[in-house]
Amino acid sequence: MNQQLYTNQPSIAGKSFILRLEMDTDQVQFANVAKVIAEAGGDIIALDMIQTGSQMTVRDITVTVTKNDTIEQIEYHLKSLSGVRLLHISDRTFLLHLGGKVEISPKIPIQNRDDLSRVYTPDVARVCLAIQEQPEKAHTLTIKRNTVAVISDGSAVLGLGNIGASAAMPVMEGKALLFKQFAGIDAFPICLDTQDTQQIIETIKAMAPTFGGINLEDISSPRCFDIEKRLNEELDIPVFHDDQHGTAVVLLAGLMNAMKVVGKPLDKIRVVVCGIGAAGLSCTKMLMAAGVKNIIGYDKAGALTRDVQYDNPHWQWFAENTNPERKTGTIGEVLEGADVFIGLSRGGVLKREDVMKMASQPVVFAMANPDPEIHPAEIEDIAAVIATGRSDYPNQINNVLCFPGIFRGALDCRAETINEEMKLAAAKAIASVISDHERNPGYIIPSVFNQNVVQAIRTQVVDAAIRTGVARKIPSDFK
Ligand SMILES: NC(=O)C1=CN([C@@H]2O[C@H](COP(=O)(O)OP(=O)(O)OC[C@H]3O[C@@H](n4cnc5c(N)ncnc54)[C@H](O)[C@@H]3O)[C@@H](O)[C@H]2O)C=CC1
Ligand SMILES: CC(=O)C(=O)O
Ligand SMILES: [Mg+2]
Repeated sequence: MNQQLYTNQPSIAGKSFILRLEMDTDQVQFANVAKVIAEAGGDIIALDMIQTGSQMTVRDITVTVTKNDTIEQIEYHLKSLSGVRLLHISDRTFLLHLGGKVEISPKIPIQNRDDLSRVYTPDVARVCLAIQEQPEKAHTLTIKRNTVAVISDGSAVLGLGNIGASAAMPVMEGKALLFKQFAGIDAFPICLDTQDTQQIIETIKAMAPTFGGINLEDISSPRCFDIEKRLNEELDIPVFHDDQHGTAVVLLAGLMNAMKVVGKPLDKIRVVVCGIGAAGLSCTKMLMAAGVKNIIGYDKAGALTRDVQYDNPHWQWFAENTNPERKTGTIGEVLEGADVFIGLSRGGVLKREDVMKMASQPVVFAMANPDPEIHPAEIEDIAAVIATGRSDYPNQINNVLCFPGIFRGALDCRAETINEEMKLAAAKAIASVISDHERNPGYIIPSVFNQNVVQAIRTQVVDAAIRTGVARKIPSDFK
């Protein structure tokens, strides 16, 4: 059991603030300020002197808090302390987002007219014409070689729902940053101000010549299925809906390792998937392809069963191909005797008493972001393995473990698509990063900072692409 992994909960781990304070040193000492902050539940992690005078000092105090109202408490108590003036409070997360998280920087310095003539007119024209004559040269002579578009319409952003294009940008910028940091891939965050399927398809097709791949992100189901299918049919570059396939790849990797921890074979387990949207459907298909036989889907309409007709054709497919025992009822009822819970729905939908009904050694993957279906602290004494999608807990099952490596592989072999074999290869690669002696309930999936992850995925993905005939180039290390 995961004893003591999730102490101090419920938490908003990682939330930290910088308090700028002016202090009259005749009236108050720093110790008084520190006491107020500590008593309100704040943890001082850094201190910077900004200005100092004979009677007055200005300091920046960086404080982390673990409860939602702590910062208001600190503010209230500091304001009532004589000799202290609270100049401002900055949320460090917002500070990090000022002006966005990515930028474009030139690769070539332009120092004189000769340089200018080469990178721009007149010489650039020769390069343009070379591409006109042989379009595949765009892959070598433009940013297409190493550039992916991260595209959303803002309709299903994390578990926040339809928050619109502008509000989706911080997530897309974050994904772009991760592409670059983990796989050296240049990624453009693009949010489209339309949720019309046809318009999204046309817009992406129109911008495709710039990119070596398209990473669709946070587009709600069932629209996302048509959009991805059409684009994959009509474009000759990989189109990959990250919430479907990235998530499925990482989930399978985590589940393979979790089942080794609890000693249950994949083909014998009963799995309940809660939230049959983009991620839930794709994860289920991947689990079925990996040999899981007994899966029950649960959404707002209850357990999906073949005894009901659904308007949503994807739910209809799901109902016809899963739930062999035709289970119905509440989430607690369908979880009775289940080995694994997979949450891809919304925060807080699972209760401790539901988990208590599961089979021995229950495995709970509560993957909704930012708030999981159940907080790990609530079940750490009864669940054998717990995973979430968040960066601040152990066992992070998040598509960030997949998309940098899978696109690195796809771009390096100029794959025309990312097929099932490549996804399965990626899942196995991720799982294999953890050795038999390392694997334990708190370590079923490697950290995103594990430098072996991207390399392991890339190698296996290129190999699978070559094997299945979708690679248009053999990377030099494969020759
Ligand atoms: N950890 C990870 O890597 C990833 C996590 N997610 C998370 O999974 C969730 C779903 O994402 P998408 O599939 O992209 O969204 P989606 O909008 O396509 O699907 C969400 C599904 O959850 C269902 N749902 C909502 N409330 C429910 C409830 N109370 N009980 C049962 N079902 C409910 C909806 O009806 C819908 O079918 C989000 O919270 C998202 O953050 C998604 C992708 C990756
Ligand atoms: C991780 C991710 O892509 C999501 O929660 O939507
Ligand atoms: Mg997403």
